[in-house]
Amino acid sequence: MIKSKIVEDKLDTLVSSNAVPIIDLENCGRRAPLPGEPMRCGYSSIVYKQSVKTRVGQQLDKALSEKGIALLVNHGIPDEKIKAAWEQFDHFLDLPSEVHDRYKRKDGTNYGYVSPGMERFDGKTPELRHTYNICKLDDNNLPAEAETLPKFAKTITELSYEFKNLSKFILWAMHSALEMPTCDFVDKHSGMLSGDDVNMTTLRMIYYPAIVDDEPDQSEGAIRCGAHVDYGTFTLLTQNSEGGLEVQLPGSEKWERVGHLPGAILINGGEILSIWTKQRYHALPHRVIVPERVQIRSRGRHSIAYFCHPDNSTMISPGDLLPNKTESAEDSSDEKIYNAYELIQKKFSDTYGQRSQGGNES
Ligand SMILES: O=C(O)CCC(=O)C(=O)O
Ligand SMILES: [Fe+2]
Repeated sequence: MIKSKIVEDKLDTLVSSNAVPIIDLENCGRRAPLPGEPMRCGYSSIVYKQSVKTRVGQQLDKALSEKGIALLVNHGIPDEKIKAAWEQFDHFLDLPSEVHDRYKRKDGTNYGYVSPGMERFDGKTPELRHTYNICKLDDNNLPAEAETLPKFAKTITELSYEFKNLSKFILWAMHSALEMPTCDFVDKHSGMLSGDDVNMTTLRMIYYPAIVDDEPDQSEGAIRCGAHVDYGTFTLLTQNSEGGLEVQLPGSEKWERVGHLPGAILINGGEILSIWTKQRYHALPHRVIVPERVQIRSRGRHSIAYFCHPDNSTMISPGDLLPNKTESAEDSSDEKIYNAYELIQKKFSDTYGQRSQGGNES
């Protein structure tokens, strides 16, 4: 009896059917620098084992070119730091709406609080989620409510550094897989979290409220997060439960449930990486739907996305990251080349429209 109930409750997902490649990062293969070891492209403080970097690079290359997605395990970000950040975001959301308004995202910038409905990936359907974007690790960008949120800034800053370091490792691993001769690719991301005026990298705290079926506007036609591809180089995503995340794998239009592997971080490629590699790496379409199952949709869901972007001034020329780039540069000579900032601003105007103009929702 009990057994059949469990089987019935089990969701069929990409994770449960082993369709998402799993990559073991071995805590990023960190090792102590050897005495007198030279500076490495500005990242002297962290040194990775070449063997781990090479293996991870090859696995990422296969995963992002064939599936557009992978699960990272042993990534080295402590679970407690992730949970502490969700807790702090809950405290923020519990504060009165006047406080939320003080920190609202304004057009022309990307940091701050985004309330349900401000962001619409399809341009019309409001999204049932609260998010908070962090683009720069200084106090002016983070809520400083000494009385009510004393630990928010410190907790989120610490976690952001963890994601930034993990991203540097991934950039190094990709760099080694794509056999790039110089460290330009990694250096082109050196402004991560120094502010969206130099680099659009963002750590986004996300909370999807529980869906209560008999409340108006809650489930009919609503979406937790509309279908889209991410804009940057890649995205790292952690979630606390299965809660409606779906993807379209390369070559398929079918939406498939991702599922949940506790403790793992998902990586998916973004549009800039896809242009840069002439679509060798896919920008993965994804969305978060209101789950069909009452048990799942009636609980809230937390996630955190770290959007890794190149510096705004980086020219993104198609195929530039491919090993045989001379050939690809020739056949793309008539394509207009944009810098990372121009590519992203176009996306933002599609997603936010005029709704957040001056910080006011319409
Ligand atoms: O919360 C999630 O699972 C996905 C969020 C997402 O795709 C985004 O904010 O771009
Ligand atoms: Fe996304």
